[in-house]
Amino acid sequence: MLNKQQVMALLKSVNDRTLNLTLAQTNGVREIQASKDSDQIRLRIAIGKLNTPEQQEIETEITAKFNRLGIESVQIQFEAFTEKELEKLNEKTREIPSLLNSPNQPCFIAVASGKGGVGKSTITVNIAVALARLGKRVGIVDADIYGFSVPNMMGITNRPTLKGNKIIPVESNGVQVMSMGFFVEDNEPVIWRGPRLGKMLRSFFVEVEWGDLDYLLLDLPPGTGDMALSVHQMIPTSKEIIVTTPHSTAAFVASRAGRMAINTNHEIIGVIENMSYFESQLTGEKEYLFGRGGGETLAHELNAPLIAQIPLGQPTEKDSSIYSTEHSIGQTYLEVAQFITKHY
Ligand SMILES: Nc1ncnc2c1ncn2[C@@H]1O[C@H](COP(=O)(O)OP(=O)(O)OP(=O)(O)O)[C@@H](O)[C@H]1O
Repeated sequence: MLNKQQVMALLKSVNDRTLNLTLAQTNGVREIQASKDSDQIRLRIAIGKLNTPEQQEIETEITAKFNRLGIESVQIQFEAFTEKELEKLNEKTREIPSLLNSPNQPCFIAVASGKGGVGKSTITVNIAVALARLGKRVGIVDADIYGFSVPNMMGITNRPTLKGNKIIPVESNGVQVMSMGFFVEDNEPVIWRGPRLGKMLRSFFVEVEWGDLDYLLLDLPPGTGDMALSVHQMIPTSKEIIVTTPHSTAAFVASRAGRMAINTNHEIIGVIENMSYFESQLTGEKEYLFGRGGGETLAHELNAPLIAQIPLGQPTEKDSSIYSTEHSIGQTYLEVAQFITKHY
């Protein structure tokens, strides 16, 4: 059974179509009754206008989210915001800038890990490319501010251009990319902290001309630092993929990143276990070099699905981090992308 935080995480990104704001932005979730020992959920939700086709759509969307997790009985009592509340919400709509408040907001997916080097950036770029291969409009914000590697992984050598006072992201493999690395000379280390990082992140949304996107992936720095916190605060609707290796220590550390998402009411799409095993080309035998079970344990702990177990293996093309569709790992990334498009 889900706890209230997990229920909230599922509800946050639901769009109140009567106001064109998410329930996170409207604060419309008034009451959650989720009993521990029954598969039943009761909700009281305020929306902009009652008894409309939009209300029906909201109900269908919410019910489907819970049904998918095996919760069949979802009772929703809708109520209308007061005139005063509506006035405030309209003001809010005017205040929040650009992509973060566009009615056609993309699905924001932050990719997080507990520690560095587990393949978080590799996974971010390959999921993005796989989504683009499925015909989706995709962007990446490389928010791994101290260890930005996305431009390099995607073979990007050029820089963003300006159109008026807007920055045009760089396109590679069908994906729009924006990275801190574009603004740093000669691979110099970044020494920014707290509020300045937040400002930088905000400018990635406000000053960049993203066009229409279906998905925007964010490559977070490892751990639970300032940047991860900024992303959670700035994008209340963002969902999360947690990356780990099969090693129990990596999974243990990754669970902190997962719990941070849960504590800040962010839905966890699932866990990806990377470097799961090495498969011999000759015998087909699998060697579990980094142990076994980390991804499964973590998924269980976070009450989220284990979306994929990716083996060790290099992309076919030299110096590239992107797996082709002919590569078995490239196929796995397509399956991950299909999972995402099916559910989000
Ligand atoms: N499945 C895999 N098989 C082989 N090598 C891999 C695999 N996944 C990632 N790698 C390699 O592991 C290294 C680390 O990957 P990556 O930079 O994506 O990790 P990261 O978690 O983003 O690290 P950091 O957060 O420190 O930037 C890279 O050299 C990458 O090519």
